[in-house]
Amino acid sequence: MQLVIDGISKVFENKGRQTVALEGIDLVVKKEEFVAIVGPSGCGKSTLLNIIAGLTSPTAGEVYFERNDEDTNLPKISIVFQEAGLMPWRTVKENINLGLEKMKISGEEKQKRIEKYIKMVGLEGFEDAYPHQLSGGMKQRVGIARALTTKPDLLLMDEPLSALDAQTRMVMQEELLNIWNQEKHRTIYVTHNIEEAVYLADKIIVLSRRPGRIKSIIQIDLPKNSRKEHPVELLNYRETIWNLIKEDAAQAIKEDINA
Ligand SMILES: Nc1ncnc2c1ncn2[C@@H]1O[C@H](COP(=O)(O)OP(=O)(O)OP(=O)(O)O)[C@@H](O)[C@H]1O
Repeated sequence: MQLVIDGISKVFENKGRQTVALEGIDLVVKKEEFVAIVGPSGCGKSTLLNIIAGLTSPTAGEVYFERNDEDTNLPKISIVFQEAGLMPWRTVKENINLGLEKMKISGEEKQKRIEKYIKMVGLEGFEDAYPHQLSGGMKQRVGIARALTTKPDLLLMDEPLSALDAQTRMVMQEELLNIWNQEKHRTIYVTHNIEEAVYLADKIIVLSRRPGRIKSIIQIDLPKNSRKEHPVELLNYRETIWNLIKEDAAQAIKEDINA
């Protein structure tokens, strides 16, 4: 079952002014693929993710799963945003259970999944804590566990680590890679951070700005279980991607100053 993003365009209209946020985006994301979307500020990364999630409707094009006859269940999509969006009156365990509440699986299976993902994101011992008792990194771990418990066919992540301090972010990058190595979720990951994209992804989509078009697709040919052992190659990928983005990024800053 592959995810097909077919000819997506998005034009926003605001007080009679049109902004072409995205134009002609074609992309296929296979099972177990981790795709990162990078590009300068305002290139349409979040808009594209929201369209894939079904939260924003495209002006043209469509997003669908190409399914076989044996794929009888509707594909499940989970999303993680920059802020974990936890319910303050619910404990860690109860927040993680949120994603499972509507699923037709036994209470025992729900319990098993909650335990599994609490362990996977390193929150053992905090099952009964409330969000106000947790650090930013821990809250985001809860959000990630909640997204994973449903065993999604597609995991969407919009800057999931960007609200964290630099060290927590590095720790969490490693943890996300470890989680992917265990579960191999099909993931689409939006980030400003090129190093993060290169460290985590199989494939990086570089968007240009106004209109947001696919400027380049870079395949990261490094094993996912030993990325740290290839610092020079990681740096080279980073340079290649930054060279593709920097002109548009400088233009974005100028436009923001003049706005
Ligand atoms: N609701 C809206 N109405 C009008 N224009 C919008 C709206 N949402 C987004 N845009 C415009 O669409 C373009 C793409 O926005 P989007 O937020 O998707 O970019 P982004 O790459 O995620 O940006 P950033 O990196 O700054 O988060 C921008 O020019 C933005 O100003």
